Amino acid sequence: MAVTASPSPVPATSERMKRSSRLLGVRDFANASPRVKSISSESSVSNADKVTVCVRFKPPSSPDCYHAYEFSEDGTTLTLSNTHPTVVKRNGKAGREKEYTHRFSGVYLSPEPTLALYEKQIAPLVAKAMAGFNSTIFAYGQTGSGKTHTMSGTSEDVGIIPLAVSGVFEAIEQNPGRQYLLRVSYLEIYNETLRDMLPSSKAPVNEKDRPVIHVVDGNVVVRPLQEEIVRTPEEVLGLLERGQRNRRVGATDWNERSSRSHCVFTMTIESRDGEDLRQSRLSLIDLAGSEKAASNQERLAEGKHINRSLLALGTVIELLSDKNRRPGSHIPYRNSKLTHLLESALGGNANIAVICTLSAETHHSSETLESLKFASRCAQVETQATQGIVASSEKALLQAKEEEISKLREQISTLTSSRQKEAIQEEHDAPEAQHKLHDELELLEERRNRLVEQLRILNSEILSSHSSSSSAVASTIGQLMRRRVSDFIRAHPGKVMQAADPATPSRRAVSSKITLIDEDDSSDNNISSDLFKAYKRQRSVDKEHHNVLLARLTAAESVTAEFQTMKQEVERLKQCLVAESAKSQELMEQLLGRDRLEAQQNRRIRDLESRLSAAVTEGEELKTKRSLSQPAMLPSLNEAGLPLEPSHNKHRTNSPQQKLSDPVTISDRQKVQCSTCELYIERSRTQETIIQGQQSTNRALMEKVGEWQQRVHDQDALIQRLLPKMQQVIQKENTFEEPVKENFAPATPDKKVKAVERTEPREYGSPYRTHISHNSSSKPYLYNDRPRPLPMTETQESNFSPRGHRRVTIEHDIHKLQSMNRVDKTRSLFLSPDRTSSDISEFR
Ligand SMILES: Nc1ncnc2c1ncn2[C@@H]1O[C@H](COP(=O)(O)OP(=O)(O)OP(=O)(O)O)[C@@H](O)[C@H]1O
Repeated sequence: MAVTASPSPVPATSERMKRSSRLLGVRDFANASPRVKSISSESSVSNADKVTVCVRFKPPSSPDCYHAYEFSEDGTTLTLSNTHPTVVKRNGKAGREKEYTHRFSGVYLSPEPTLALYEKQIAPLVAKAMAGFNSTIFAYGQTGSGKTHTMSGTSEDVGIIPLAVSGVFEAIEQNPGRQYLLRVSYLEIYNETLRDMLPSSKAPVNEKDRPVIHVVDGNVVVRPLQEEIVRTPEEVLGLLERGQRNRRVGATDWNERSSRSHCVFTMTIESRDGEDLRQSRLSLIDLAGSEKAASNQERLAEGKHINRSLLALGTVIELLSDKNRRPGSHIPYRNSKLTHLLESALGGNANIAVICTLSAETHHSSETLESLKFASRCAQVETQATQGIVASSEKALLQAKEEEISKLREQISTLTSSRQKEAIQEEHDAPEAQHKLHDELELLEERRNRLVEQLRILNSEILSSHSSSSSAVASTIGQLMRRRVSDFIRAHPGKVMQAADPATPSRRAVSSKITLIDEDDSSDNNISSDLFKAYKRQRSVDKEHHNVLLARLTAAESVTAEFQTMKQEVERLKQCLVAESAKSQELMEQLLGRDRLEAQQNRRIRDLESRLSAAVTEGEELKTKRSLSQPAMLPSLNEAGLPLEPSHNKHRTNSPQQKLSDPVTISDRQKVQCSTCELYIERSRTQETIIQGQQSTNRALMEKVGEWQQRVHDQDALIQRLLPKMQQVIQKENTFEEPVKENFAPATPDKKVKAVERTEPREYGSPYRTHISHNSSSKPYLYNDRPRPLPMTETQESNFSPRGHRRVTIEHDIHKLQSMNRVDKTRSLFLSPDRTSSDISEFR
């Protein structure tokens, strides 16, 4: 595996650091009492408007490399010279002067030390952090351009992080009136995964224990994350060193010890001066370097993650620097862990400084140009940091925390003192224990003697068959051993006392020790070291206990913080619930209103429908009447008596079920129904008008019919009056004008009487009408029994005889009257509303 844990790159503290630590090393936050007023830098601190951006060149391989750039006298502006490869490639700078000129807060060339950069660019941000404003400082640049060198530094060139730590402690020293609580955390983003760098255990971390980014009240927080309370710069640097040992570095094609992760070192600064409580964060970030494709597969995979996150950072910066951006428009902070982590800072609530590291070598010119562009965009970003004044509820929380801390401290001191007491008691009880031990040893010796005696007897029994010398040896050994133990007790009473552990007054342990001593004479000297070791073990147990208590203290703090957060969350949820219930109430009211409206509309529809059905019935009646009176004028109607229209019929024929299953909304259906009803009513009105018109026409016609009937009646009366005359004429004719007879067939007397007696009013379709019809096959009753005379002209007839002439005239008159009567009857028949089709067909 190419990734290795790096040896500590943290430099030895500079003279400046040493001074700080000497001054502040003994300071204890929790026990410090408030003294004088706030820190001096506080009054001069104000919010920065723009991000502070400076660039720093790594020492080039040759001074000639700088020829590609021109630097302004005041050390703030850098311009690409005519020899820069990009300028050469684009045939000079014409028209692009602005694009090639970059202005920053500072341009640093080697051999300027990091201290110069720190003092001018970074120290103000550290002062702001001390005054309660969040400050974020990060190093950006291509791989191998000197980010880690600038941030962490070396023993010769102290880096930004140690200088900032020094600056923090210096500020604390200068402001004895404030109480400070400093906490340190160290975090790494490696392949888009967060890792806590402070835990000393190297055991692999469970997925659920990995740090995760949360947003609480608009602030980005990482949990779980170890935060160590620090009191001295040495403690901070120790933690920095510990974290950097865990940092992933690996050899790449461009850097022997390339950082493969983004590292975020954060100091949380809480301070109090009476009721004035402040909280801020000072974040120092060493980004991994942007790089080209690496030859090694693992480096390549890391490089992809690094480049992707840097690209996300570039996008965020580009959007933030866009002057035309709408306020509140979306910024994709969550596209990478890095930008998500920096969301609060980049979002505006922090003073930001960017140190852009560059390589002047010609073969890095394009990467350097990209870095310069990124730096220029950063310089356009505006920030509006707010002072982290701790609210009263948080003050109470801090108070509670402090109380808890002091309780835990008390517990620790109680434990420590109890240990001390025990030790004193041990000393006090020593002679007594010694006596007890002595008695015990005596007893043990006796037992041993007995056992040895038994052994000797057994041996003698065995040796009786072997050798007697062995029993002598055994006896000698037993005596020798007894002597040594008692000698030892007499010679080292103190040591035996120490061996008796008061926590476990175990005679057995002591006796086993003594047994061991007894068995080996040479262990006399070792016993003191054994006892010392036991004592050391006890000490280390105590220390561990101490550490456990401290860990519990830290855990209690984080639990309290979490509890507070949860409480706030519950409050927020409660508010949400209230708002939601108000909303639902409003919606219910709206729904009720809609229901009422719908009921009204339904009533209206029912009303319209009843009106419509009335109109339809009326229309039906009218249709029947009209079909009788004027069939030709009738328009094509549907069964409701309304003019046929496809759309109209469609609505009419829809069943209620179909209407309900229609995808249109109820209100739409109601609208359609309303408009249909209105159409029906309109049409009914039109029909009423038409019918009224027809009725008036009918009335006029009826009047005419009456007139004609009167005329027919008059004519009938005239005919009746004329008929006897005509009879008389015919009789006279038959009687006196014999010569005429030959022209006529003789009439039978019955027929004549019949003809004469015909006085009853003539009915439609009576034989009389047959007589006047033009049907030549039927004979007129006058000639019923005689052959029909040849037709004569009027002149012929008048010339024939005067009587004949008279008869012809009378006949002519009658004929004329009859034809007139017929026409009138026809008219009255057609105009009569009571006519029937049989009448008409009979008439025809
Ligand atoms: N200003 C400087 N003065 C002296 N040496 C420097 C300077 N800047 C960089 N170096 C040297 O250049 C080499 C690469 O520097 P460093 O590791 O800091 O680069 P880096 O930008 O952090 O690279 P990576 O992104 O790969 O981690 C180191 O050996 C470092 O000592």
